[in-house]
Amino acid sequence: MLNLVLFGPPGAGKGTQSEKLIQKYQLVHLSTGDILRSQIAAGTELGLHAKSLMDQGLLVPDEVVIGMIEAKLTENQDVTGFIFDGFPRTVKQAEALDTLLSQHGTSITTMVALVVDEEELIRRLLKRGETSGRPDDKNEATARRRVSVYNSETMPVAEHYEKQGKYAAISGVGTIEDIFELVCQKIQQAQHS
Ligand SMILES: Nc1ncnc2c1ncn2[C@@H]1O[C@H](COP(=O)(O)OP(=O)(O)OP(=O)(O)O)[C@@H](O)[C@H]1O
Ligand SMILES: Nc1ncnc2c1ncn2[C@@H]1O[C@H](COP(=O)(O)O)[C@@H](O)[C@H]1O
Repeated sequence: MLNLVLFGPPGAGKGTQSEKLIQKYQLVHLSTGDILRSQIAAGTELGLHAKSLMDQGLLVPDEVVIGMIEAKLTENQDVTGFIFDGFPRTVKQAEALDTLLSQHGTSITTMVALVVDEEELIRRLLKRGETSGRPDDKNEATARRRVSVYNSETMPVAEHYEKQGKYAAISGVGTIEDIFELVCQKIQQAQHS
């Protein structure tokens, strides 16, 4: 199996690169942000609870997103692999993911981080907000809070996988095609190590 964590701050291009990676490697895309937004659209209790946190640019509690990923892993047996996008976002989520994958007889192959400077992230998020309809893309203060939450709560996840020898970083600035090539190179290196 190929289990990829696509890592990086909000607006780094994880969703954009995921679309291309899914096609190339036939992976199941697990984006916790997308799953939460579908829960909001469906008007579920989980969605209602998550919405106010998401709109403020804050993280949803670990147990909520871990439960969602656990259900998706169980639903998707016998697949070629997963691409985790926007998860794990805390060390507790990373530890839970490692445990869940090991219960399914597999593990993370590699984490590829997209590195983008804050001003470029803010530009991208506000531009996306012109059409995305996402409340968390709508204003600069929320966009900056999301980047700040990433720096304080999510960055330590990189160290978690670095300790396992499963971390690679590339620049997320450039053309989508060039970045895709770099991500694929990192995946190939991990598969042959
Ligand atoms: N290499 C790139 N150069 C310029 N813009 C890009 C690039 N890659 C993606 N974008 C644009 O930046 C915005 C954010 O990209 P994307 O939605 O893929 O990021 P993300 O990391 O999934 O963000 P989030 O975690 O907030 O959902 C989108 O509008 C996308 O079209
Ligand atoms: N893994 C997550 N942990 C906590 N909160 C999460 C997680 N994934 C998504 N969220 C919430 O959803 C928004 C949007 O996420 P995107 O990945 O940027 O689509 C995020 O700000 C959290 O509130």
